[in-house]
Amino acid sequence: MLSQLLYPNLSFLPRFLVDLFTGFLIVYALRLALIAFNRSRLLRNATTGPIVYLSNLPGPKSPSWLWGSEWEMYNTSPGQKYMEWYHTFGRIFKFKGALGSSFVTLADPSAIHHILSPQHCYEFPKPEGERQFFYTLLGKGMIWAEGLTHSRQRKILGPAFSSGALASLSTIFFDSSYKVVRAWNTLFEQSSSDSLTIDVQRWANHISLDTIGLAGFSYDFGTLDPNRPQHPLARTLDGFTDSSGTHSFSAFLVHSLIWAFPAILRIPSNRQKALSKSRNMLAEITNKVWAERKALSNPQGSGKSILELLLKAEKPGSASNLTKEQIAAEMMTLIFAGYETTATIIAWALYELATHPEIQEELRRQVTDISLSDPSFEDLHNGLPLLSAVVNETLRFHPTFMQIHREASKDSLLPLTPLPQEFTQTGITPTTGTHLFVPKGTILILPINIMQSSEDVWGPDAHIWNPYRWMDIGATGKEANESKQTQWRKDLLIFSTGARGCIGHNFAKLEIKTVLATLLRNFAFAPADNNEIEPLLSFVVRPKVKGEHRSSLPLKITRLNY
Ligand code: HEM
Repeated sequence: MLSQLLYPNLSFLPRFLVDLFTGFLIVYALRLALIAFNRSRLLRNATTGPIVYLSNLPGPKSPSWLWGSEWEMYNTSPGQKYMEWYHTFGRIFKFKGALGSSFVTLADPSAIHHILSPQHCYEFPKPEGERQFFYTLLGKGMIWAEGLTHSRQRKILGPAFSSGALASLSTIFFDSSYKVVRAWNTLFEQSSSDSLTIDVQRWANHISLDTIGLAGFSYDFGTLDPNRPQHPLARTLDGFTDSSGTHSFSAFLVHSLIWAFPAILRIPSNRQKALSKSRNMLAEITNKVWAERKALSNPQGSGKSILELLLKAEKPGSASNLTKEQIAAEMMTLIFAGYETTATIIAWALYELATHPEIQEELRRQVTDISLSDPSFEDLHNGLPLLSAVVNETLRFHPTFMQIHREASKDSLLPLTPLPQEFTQTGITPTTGTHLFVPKGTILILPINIMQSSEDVWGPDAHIWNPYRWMDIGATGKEANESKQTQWRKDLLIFSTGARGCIGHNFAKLEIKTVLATLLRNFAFAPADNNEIEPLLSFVVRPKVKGEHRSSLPLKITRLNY
């Protein structure tokens, strides 16, 4: 009856087809009505002023129907386009990706805080493409999981990253640092020169991989032992993430198409091969470590190490009860997440100290004066303000990732920060409105580089690496405690925040501080001759020599004689 009313001229079609089609139409119309109802309820209940809609947002014109702005972004310095668009369009803008995908960039503290807050973080999961990437490489570990599965996994491993647990790891951090000191001393002994040019990025990678292996799983990758051949995992991970190499175009394809077409990871390509090779190797190592640890029926330890917590979680009847597959995924996730991230910050910090010799000297004085022996855990954790400032400033100035991606899992209203008067004078077009409406499915970009280098937040010297911004250098001089005025800025976005923030951030900071303190007590760093360093976007942002394709950081190193 209804079908005859709707389309009377289709009587030649079989009746059941017409009815089927009508059924579809009704379901579709009901769905639209439900969406419209929920949407209007959301907007009506909002205790807000004006609402901004995506259609009102400014943004760059898409240069290509196929790639959107992806190719442009891929071929400029990491994060450069975000900064340009921020200066042109303001703190909230939209742009097109490949195959018509679109992104909304939010350089707005209130919106970011809302998305990452414990109350709302699971309403804004990682986009499907990103989850697919983590699943393919690491399995169903914490970095892939969402909702209850995620919070359960996080609860199991939380104690391994408490300050008590970290205190017991500091000897491992020192051991790795001293292995480098010994290896470099051997290089000096074999050479007649007073100074050597050494690729610091490569050594930082070794420190980071060995440390996470030993601290997390009592497994020695042995990359700091000059007599052992390079560990195949280090080679594979470097090859996989150092995307400027042979995988360059396939890396771009995956990088740009993954949002609209997550299944791209299953199509055979160099990138896909590198991904499976890394995954197989990680799986092989984690299985081996697991089997060895389980064979020791009663491993000695604090009960809070990553390995012990995972062993406990596997026990049948334990509250957490993880499967063997989940445990392997967790181990792979921690190695992957902790390896290159920490290594690049160590490398960038040494680069900045090399190019700021007066700060290097002052920091060396601080870490040497404190005692004849190494700084204690307490010194590293809470003391040594210039060391903390150098690490914080490097994390601010050299963000490891340019952005955090999230997707609205339902229609949402994001609160916006009211713009103070002075911000409107810096050429930024303010987006007027107290809330932004984002429909379900919108991919959101939280731009770490804008948040950490905006002059509006960090002042006119935001583009300069200046660790003293983290300290009170007023009346009490440079050695004083960190300034109260800068407290709020410590919410760097580089580790994200909240229930999904980096679980390893204190681990990373302590490791970086230990390595810097130890190396500065033994060596002096200067830029290598004729080498201009620039950022290279791979999985993280690494240093590279201008004109070269692969990541490296050659620095001139001199031995100190105390
Ligand atoms: C400088 C070093 C590091 C940086 C900049 C960093 C940054 C981040 C960021 C931004 C996230 C959030 C990603 C997102 O939600 O989209 C994250 C998550 C994570 N990080 Fe780190 N990380 C570092 C070191 C480490 C270390 C040393 C470990 C482990 C030992 C680690 C383990 C993890 C894990 C497991 C997650 C997932 C957490 C979750 O989803 O609940 N990270 N990291």
